[in-house]
Amino acid sequence: MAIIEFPKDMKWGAATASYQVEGGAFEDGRGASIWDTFSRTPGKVLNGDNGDVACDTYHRYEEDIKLMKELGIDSYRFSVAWPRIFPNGRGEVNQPGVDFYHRFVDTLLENGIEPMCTLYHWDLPQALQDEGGWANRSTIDAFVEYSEFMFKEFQGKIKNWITLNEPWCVSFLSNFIGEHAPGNKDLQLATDISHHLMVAHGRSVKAFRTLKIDGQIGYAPNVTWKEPFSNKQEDIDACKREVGWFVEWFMDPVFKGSYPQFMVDWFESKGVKMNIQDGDLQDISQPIDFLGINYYTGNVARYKENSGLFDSEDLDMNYERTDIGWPIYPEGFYKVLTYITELYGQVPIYITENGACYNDEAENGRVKDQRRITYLQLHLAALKRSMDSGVNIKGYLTWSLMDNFEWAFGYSMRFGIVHVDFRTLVRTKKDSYYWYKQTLENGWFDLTY
Ligand SMILES: CCOCCOc1ccc(-c2cn(C[C@@H]3NC[C@@H](O)[C@H]3O)nn2)cc1
Repeated sequence: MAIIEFPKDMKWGAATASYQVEGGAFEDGRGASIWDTFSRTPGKVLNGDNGDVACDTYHRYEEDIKLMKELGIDSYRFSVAWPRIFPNGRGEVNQPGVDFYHRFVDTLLENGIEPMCTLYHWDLPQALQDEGGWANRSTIDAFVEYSEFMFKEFQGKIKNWITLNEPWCVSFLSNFIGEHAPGNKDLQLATDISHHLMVAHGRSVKAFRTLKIDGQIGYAPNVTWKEPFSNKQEDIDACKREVGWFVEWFMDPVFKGSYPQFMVDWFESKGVKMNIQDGDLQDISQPIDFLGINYYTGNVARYKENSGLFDSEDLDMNYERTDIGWPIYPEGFYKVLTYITELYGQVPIYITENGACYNDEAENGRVKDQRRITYLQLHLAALKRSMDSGVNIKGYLTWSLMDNFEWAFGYSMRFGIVHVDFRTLVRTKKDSYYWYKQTLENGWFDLTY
C-alpha cells in the first residue's frame, strides 16, 4: 500500500502511429511506404500481416476519439503518414490526405484533446527509398520540405511536434540488425543513416524556428538500461557502450553538438567511419523544447569478449517478462532517466511511449489484463521516483491506446489498453483502460501490485 501522486499540471496521454493503426493504405491517393513493401516481402512480418487495414482508424477515428475523450487524456500522440501528404515523398501534395488529418485534428480539438504529432514514425515514402532512402542525403531535404508543409498547414491546430520517432530503430534496428524496414544488415550504412536522421531532425527544428511556428518541438529516442553485473571496469564499460548506443549516440549531438568519442572510437574499431559534413552538427544541435523518451525494458549485462557489437552479454536474471519476451525492469526506467538528467541537465521530458505487451483476449466483453496494470504501476512508480530525484517530467503517454500492428510481430503482440478484434475491428476497453482512466482522474494511484 503506497499512494503514488503526480503534479496536477502533468500531462497524461496515449500514443499510436500511422502505419500501425490507420489502414486505408491505398485510399485517397496515399502513396506506398517502405512498410507496405516490407510487409509484403515474404518472411519479414509474422503471419504475413500488413497495415492495409490495421485498426481502420482512417475510417473509425471518431470512434477512437470518443474512447480517448472517455479515457480523460490531455494529449494524444499520433503520427502522420508522409506518403499520405506527399505520395512521391516530395513535390505534389495529395490534398485528400491533408484533408484527412485536418478532420482528425479538428475532432481531437473539439474534444479538448491536444494533438501531439510525430512527423516520422517509420513509414518512409517508397519513392524516396527507391532513391536510397535515409542513406541518401537528399532524403534530408525531402523531410525538411515535408516538415515545412506540415508546420504551415497545421499552424495553430498542432502545437506539439515530434520530428522523429526512435531514430535508433530507424537506423540500427532497420539497417544493421535488419528486423525492420527496409531490412539491411550493414553497420556503416546504419551509422550513416543515424547521422542523416539527426541532420534531418535538426534542419526540421531550424525550419520550425524560421517559420516562427507557435508551439513546441522535440524528438523521441527510445532508450534502455543495462546494469553492470559487477563493479569490474570491463562490465561497467560494456554497459556504458550498450546504453550509449541509445542515449549518448542520439542525444550528445543535440545537447552537446558532438558525437560521444567513446562510441565513435568503438565504431571505428569495427571499421565504421563517420561521414559528417560541415554544418551538420550545428544543424543537429538546434535547441529543442522537450525530449521525448520511449522506454520499455532493460537488463543486467556484463563484458563478454567478441559477443555482439559491444563485447557484452545480457544475463537472465529471471525477471518476469511480458508476452513479447522483454524483461520487466522498472529500475532501469529510473536509472536511464536520472542518467539522462545527469548528462544533459533538467531538459523537459515527456514519456512519449511506455507500456507492456500482454496478449489477453476479450471474454464476454471484458479483457482482464491485470499484468499490464501491474507493469504500469511499477513504471509510474519508477517515474515518480525519478521526478523526486530531479528529472523534469512534463507528461506521460502510454503505448498504446489500442492494440495495433506491432511491426515484425504483426498483430500477434498487443500493447493496447483497448483491445481490437482484428477480424471485426470491434474495440473493447481493457481493465487497464479503466485503471488508467481512474489514475488520470485522481492524479495518483495506490501501488497495490
Ligand atoms: C540489440 C538487439 O536488439 C534486437 C531487437 O531490438 C529492439 C529494440 C527495440 C524495439 C522496440 C519496439 N518498440 C515498440 C514500438 N516503439 C514505437 C512504436 O511503434 C512501438 O510499436 N520499441 N522498441 C524492438 C526491437
